[in-house]
Amino acid sequence: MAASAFGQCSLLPRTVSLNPQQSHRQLYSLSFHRQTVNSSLPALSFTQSIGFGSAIERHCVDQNGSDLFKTDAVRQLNGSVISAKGHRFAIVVARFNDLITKKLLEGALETFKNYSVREEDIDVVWVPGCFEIGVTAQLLGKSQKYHAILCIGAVIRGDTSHYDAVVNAATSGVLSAGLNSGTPCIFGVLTCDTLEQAFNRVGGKAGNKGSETALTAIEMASLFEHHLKPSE
Ligand SMILES: Nc1c(NC[C@H](O)[C@H](O)[C@H](O)CO)[nH]c(=O)[nH]c1=O
Ligand SMILES: CC(=O)[C@@H](O)COP(=O)(O)O
Repeated sequence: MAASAFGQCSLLPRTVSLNPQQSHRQLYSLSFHRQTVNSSLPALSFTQSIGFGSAIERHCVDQNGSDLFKTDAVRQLNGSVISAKGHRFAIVVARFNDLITKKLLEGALETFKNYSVREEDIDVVWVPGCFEIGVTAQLLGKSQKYHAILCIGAVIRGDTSHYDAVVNAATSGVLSAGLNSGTPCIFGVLTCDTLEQAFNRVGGKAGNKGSETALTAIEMASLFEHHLKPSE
């Protein structure tokens, strides 16, 4: 539930008689109340669109992003993960901890292959460590040659605060690269307390995070290409 200065805010179904054109919609009235709400209810978030009339339509999603209802009027933009054929990707990989990063790279390449990305549409760029990923991804993103950049690395905690410095640099570097270049830059950097945690994430108990982030790259490439590309 969204909290407000007035207490809890909730959407309550309003009993209205719908005409046939409205039958696919539900109207909600907005009410504020202070009493404790049943915590077993799904939390709602909503966006509000005000049309030409005075009616306010609300599109509700639960905590997991699932639709509680859909209306024909709300445009939903999704990236497709059916096939990535024709999309070009760069993978920036840190050599530091390469026992781990090579396996992340393998996972990513396997996923790209499974989703029909052609080998000639993938460039792999090696950098010394995670600290160097951001600047490299930004340059690749700005080149406009790729639909998405996948950033792969592994930071494993040592004795000093060096870990935090490298993690922060990698995280903000990848974020800035995406924001500054307009090309989706995907965060495939493991941040682990132990080598065991890292091995579990490159094909062990916790799957292969390289494969997972490749799928994110495919989805974002499709979303940008089909829906969000700036008009020329
Ligand atoms: N400790 C880790 C590093 N450190 C190296 C830095 O990323 C960087 O290459 C160096 O400071 C020169 O600028 N890199 C990782 O990828 N993982 C680590 O655990
Ligand atoms: C990123 C790290 O924590 C590691 O490579 C550095 O180890 P240390 O903190 O022991 O110098």
